[in-house]
Amino acid sequence: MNNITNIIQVAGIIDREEAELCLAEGIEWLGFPLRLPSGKDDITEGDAISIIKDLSEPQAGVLISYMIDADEVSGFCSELGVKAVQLHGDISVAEMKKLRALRPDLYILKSLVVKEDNADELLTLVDEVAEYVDMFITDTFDPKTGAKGATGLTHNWDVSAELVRRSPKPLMMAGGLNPDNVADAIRKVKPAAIDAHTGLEGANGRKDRAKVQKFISEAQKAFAEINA
Ligand SMILES: O=C(O)c1ccccc1N[C@@H]1O[C@H](COP(=O)(O)O)[C@@H](O)[C@H]1O
Repeated sequence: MNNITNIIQVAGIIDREEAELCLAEGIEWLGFPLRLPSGKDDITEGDAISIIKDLSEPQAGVLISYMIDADEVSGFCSELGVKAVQLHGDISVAEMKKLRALRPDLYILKSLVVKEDNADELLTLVDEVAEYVDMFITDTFDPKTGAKGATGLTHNWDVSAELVRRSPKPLMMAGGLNPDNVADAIRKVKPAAIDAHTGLEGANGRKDRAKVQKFISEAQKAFAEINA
């Protein structure tokens, strides 16, 4: 996984048509949430494997997972053929360390789920696990549903900006990003990468080409500004 600057990830790929739409528009990282605690994955593992095997660098398939056992994460990544994993669950520091030792080849993203009052906790987590990850990713907690991902909700961007300043590793910003707010988010938080799911969907629940196009152009404009 080379050249990770200003990566744009699209999460929640549900089929090949959606993956091809994103890739054709220039998206490089595709996120596949699988074996979710709800038991309701939007894509079969077989279909995800078939899409992932056709990706070539700098394209990458990213497993989005709530697994908290290093061996299990590693085994599932191998089955899927992914080179990157986004750890969204409450995995312990010990298991993070174990995963890093087990799979130095795997690009590991650790989520930082921003709540109303947990900024200090997240800053401590950054200090504790930074040496075992390649990148952090923010997300938003929805207190109404208890969901920690794909909420479509933004969070306090001051917290995200503080996490960027604190982290020795790059940070991907996610949580409620869409074509209309992504440029402001990048200018304010200065992340290394961004990611969106629900903000790119049309009324039919599928990724909307015009939204994906605008998201990319707005993001690229803002990345160019912060890198100038
Ligand atoms: O994408 C999903 O379906 C998903 C499911 C469970 C956990 C995380 C998930 N994706 C992550 O959700 C955020 C962004 O979502 P949104 O833009 O707010 O809808 C991002 O981290 C995705 O990678």
